[in-house]
Amino acid sequence: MPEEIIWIGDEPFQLLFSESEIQSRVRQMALEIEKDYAGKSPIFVGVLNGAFIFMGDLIRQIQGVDLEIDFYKLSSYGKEKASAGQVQLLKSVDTKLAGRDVIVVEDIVDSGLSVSYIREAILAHSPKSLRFCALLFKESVADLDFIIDYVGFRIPKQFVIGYGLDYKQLKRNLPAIYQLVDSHPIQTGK
Ligand SMILES: O=P(O)(O)OC[C@H]1O[C@H](OP(=O)(O)OP(=O)(O)O)[C@H](O)[C@@H]1O
Ligand SMILES: Nc1nc2[nH]cnc2c(=O)[nH]1
Repeated sequence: MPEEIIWIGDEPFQLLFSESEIQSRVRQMALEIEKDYAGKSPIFVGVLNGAFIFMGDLIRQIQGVDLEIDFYKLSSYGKEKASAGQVQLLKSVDTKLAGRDVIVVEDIVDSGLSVSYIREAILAHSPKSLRFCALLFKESVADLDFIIDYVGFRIPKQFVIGYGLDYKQLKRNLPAIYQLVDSHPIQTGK
């Protein structure tokens, strides 16, 4: 079957994960988390904006655990299609995380800067436990000294969009995930 290509402006993107592949992987991740947190009352902390669709789908697949949600909002400076090297905190959580089982939910871990920032911020609250869940993980790019406990898909370093991930703030509403076609140069926008 020919690969589905979509054009955004003059840039070609090819299908990486279809809607049904994503939904089935999200269900598996939810089952695993549900098993690990049986009898606990975790708080899921999403990282806005990108994680909102993944987190919405994930928590609706977890019906056997009493859970709460909250959000951080971060902004990366000067980033268009590559990680920027700096993050700014735009919104912190409202919930007290001390003594809580916390699961951070990310759409993607790329350089690892965002999750590293969030980890430090949350550890300062003295949670009972802290785990990380990411739908996409650019393992060969990320520079981390801790593990991502729940990973949906390990992907190469190509720029991806859809299912919460933006192209210049647009295209988050695509139900599938697309990657910039390999031969196309990645511009940093700097
Ligand atoms: O591992 P990193 O290199 O830090 O990249 C991952 C972060 O980049 C994206 O957020 P972005 O800052 O683009 O904001 P957004 O969620 O609003 O799209 C994504 O949602 C992650 O939070
Ligand atoms: N949309 C999008 N945002 C990112 N933030 C870090 N990596 C990516 C990526 O591949 N796509």
